[in-house]
Amino acid sequence: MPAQVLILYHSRHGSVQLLAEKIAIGVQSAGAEALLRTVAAITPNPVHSPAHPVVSKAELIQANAIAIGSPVRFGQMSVEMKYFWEQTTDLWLQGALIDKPAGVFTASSSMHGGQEANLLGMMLPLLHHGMVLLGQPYDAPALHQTQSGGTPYGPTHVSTHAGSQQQGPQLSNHESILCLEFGKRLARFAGKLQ
Ligand SMILES: Cc1cc2nc3c(=O)[nH]c(=O)nc-3n(C[C@H](O)[C@H](O)[C@H](O)COP(=O)(O)O)c2cc1C
Repeated sequence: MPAQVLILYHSRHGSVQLLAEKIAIGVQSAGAEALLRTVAAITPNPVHSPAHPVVSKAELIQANAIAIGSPVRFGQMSVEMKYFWEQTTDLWLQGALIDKPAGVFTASSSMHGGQEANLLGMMLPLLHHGMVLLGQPYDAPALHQTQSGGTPYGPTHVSTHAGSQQQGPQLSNHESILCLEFGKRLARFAGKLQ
């Protein structure tokens, strides 16, 4: 049975969803199964209707690796993603997520608007759950060359770069490559630790 990588995201305007979908392609290209899921909306007027179902706890337990993505909100993860993790105390008590490989990804409207802070912040609940964190190694040339998103802590997108401003959310070539590489890495570790 192929290893399964759960890609769990929150996205209001589609940028983080786009990252999630590109990471999923990387996961699949490495022979693993990608499960795209979102978290429940808790604000009264969610602008964007995500294309994927809300995750279940069974899916979280079943996954061999997990990637989580949220937009930068004042330098932190969105309240929707935070709210989701605050409902996982039962899984924490059971140790249900211990030793799962995991990673993080994000989008922000400005280049220095808190991507790294948010990525590091999103790692914290994963560490509390005992997961094993994967970043993005510098052997990917795109990490040296990117003029927009892409960090050693995980894939990112800057949503106000030229292409995105004109045509809605659109990843740069380097952002895209880094998502694919990250997906492949998650799949490799998911398979190894399956
Ligand atoms: C309440 C709120 C806070 C935000 N805070 C930041 C921020 O601190 N830094 C930043 O660069 N962008 C910030 N943004 C912009 C979003 O991070 C950006 O538009 C992102 O691409 C949205 O992702 P999405 O398209 O997946 O919803 C904020 C947006 C909102 C609504």
